[in-house]
Amino acid sequence: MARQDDERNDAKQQRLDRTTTVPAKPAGRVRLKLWVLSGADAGKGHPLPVGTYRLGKSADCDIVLDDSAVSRHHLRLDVAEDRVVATDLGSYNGSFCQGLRFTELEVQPGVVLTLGTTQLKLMPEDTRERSRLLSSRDHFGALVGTSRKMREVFTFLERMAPSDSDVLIQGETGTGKELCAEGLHRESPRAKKPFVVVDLAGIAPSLIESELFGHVKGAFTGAHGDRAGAFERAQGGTVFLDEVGELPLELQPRLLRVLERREVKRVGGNDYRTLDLRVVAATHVDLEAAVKAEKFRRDLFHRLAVLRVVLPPLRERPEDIPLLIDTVLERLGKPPSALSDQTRALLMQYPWPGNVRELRNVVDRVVNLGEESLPDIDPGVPRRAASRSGGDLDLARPFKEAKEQLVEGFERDYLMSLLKRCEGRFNRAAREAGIDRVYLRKLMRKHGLELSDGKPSGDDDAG
Ligand SMILES: Nc1ncnc2c1ncn2[C@@H]1O[C@H](COP(=O)(O)OP(=O)(O)OP(=O)(O)O)[C@@H](O)[C@H]1O
Repeated sequence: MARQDDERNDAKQQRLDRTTTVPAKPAGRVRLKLWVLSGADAGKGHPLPVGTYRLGKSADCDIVLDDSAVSRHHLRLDVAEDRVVATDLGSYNGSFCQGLRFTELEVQPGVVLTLGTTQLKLMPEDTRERSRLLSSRDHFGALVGTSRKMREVFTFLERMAPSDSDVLIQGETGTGKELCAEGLHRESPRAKKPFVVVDLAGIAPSLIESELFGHVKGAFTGAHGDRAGAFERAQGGTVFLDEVGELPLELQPRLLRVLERREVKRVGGNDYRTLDLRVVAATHVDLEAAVKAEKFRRDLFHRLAVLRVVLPPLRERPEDIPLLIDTVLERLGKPPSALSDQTRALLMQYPWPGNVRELRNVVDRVVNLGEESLPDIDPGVPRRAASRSGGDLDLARPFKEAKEQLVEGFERDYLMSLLKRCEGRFNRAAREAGIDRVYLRKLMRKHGLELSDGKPSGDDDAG
């Protein structure tokens, strides 16, 4: 973030400095560790015996953070027997706790600090102590999970839900980003106000501006009347911007303005309208890489990434699969016995490249079509994908259902064969199939399919 952003934040900082007294519980004699949750050093843990620690980019810091948005000497941690105090060392981009910028703060275990794009969490070193800080819930909104990774996510979400901070949710396709956003809304004081979803990957780029910001009559051909955009429609509530990485570069400053000033101007209009809302954005692409590739503005990324939740892929938490299966069965109105133990055991072994969405689709298919439709346990391509469009068809089902089943099978078979033929190259696949990229992406997401490089939107083959 540039120095001018920092200066712009000064007024806000002064306001927050007066108000940011995060209530502290004494840390007691628990031995603490500082965990790096995101950024280049993600996964590193630094033990913190009593003492003073300097954090920053400079090699002479006690804890060196490899993050260009972190200052050379960014933060000091004073660890005493019964308390930990964090002091910002006059950093460019500031130090944040739960979305609020601070200069000095008593930090309680479990709290997440954000320096630049790096998130840090202070945790007791003893896992028994640590588990006390984990949420005991096995769900947050409609998201379910019992794994440590998901309970850590739930802990974070529980803390963030009541606040007004904007949130960025990252995770592969099908990991539950939309459910997470909805949960944040439902558990916030904004719950009774609108929750407006904008899927930026599902809207033609030419329509995104009007969809988000609205337009006035005559702003462009076809603008027959005034129309409020998503931000205005969400007044008082929450806007969920799905696939925010798809926002065209030229519209990104307008989103930044909405986030920073809470005001919006309709396309073709003159007046700014004041907004009262929370913005939750999600992406399945690596936005930091998009920033480096100059496809996403750095200032917007930093603004969005102040509070980040990363939803882990299902292959990293197979212990969640039994509960997820039961949840899907319940939503289908089926008892847990609808799936045999043998099938459940097979489902535990599959790598789930399409994550929970794919699991849901597979459970749905197996319940309706039998075990023939189980995926191949061999990592990669489902086993009988190519056989479902004809032979397995259940003609005893009502006509509409049987037809949907046939079409779904055809779509999946077609996509698998298309992507194989095009070696997973998205643009070429859209061209060869003669369908729009937006529609192709929608179809792929519906069937829980990812390209081999994980980038269904990549400009892979301009030639
Ligand atoms: N933890 C979970 N518990 C229960 N259901 C889940 C969970 N995660 C995902 N799902 C289910 O998986 C499906 C996909 O979820 P969702 O649309 O929230 O994923 P997503 O990460 O937003 O995907 P995409 O990036 O493709 O938009 C939904 O049907 C949702 O109900």
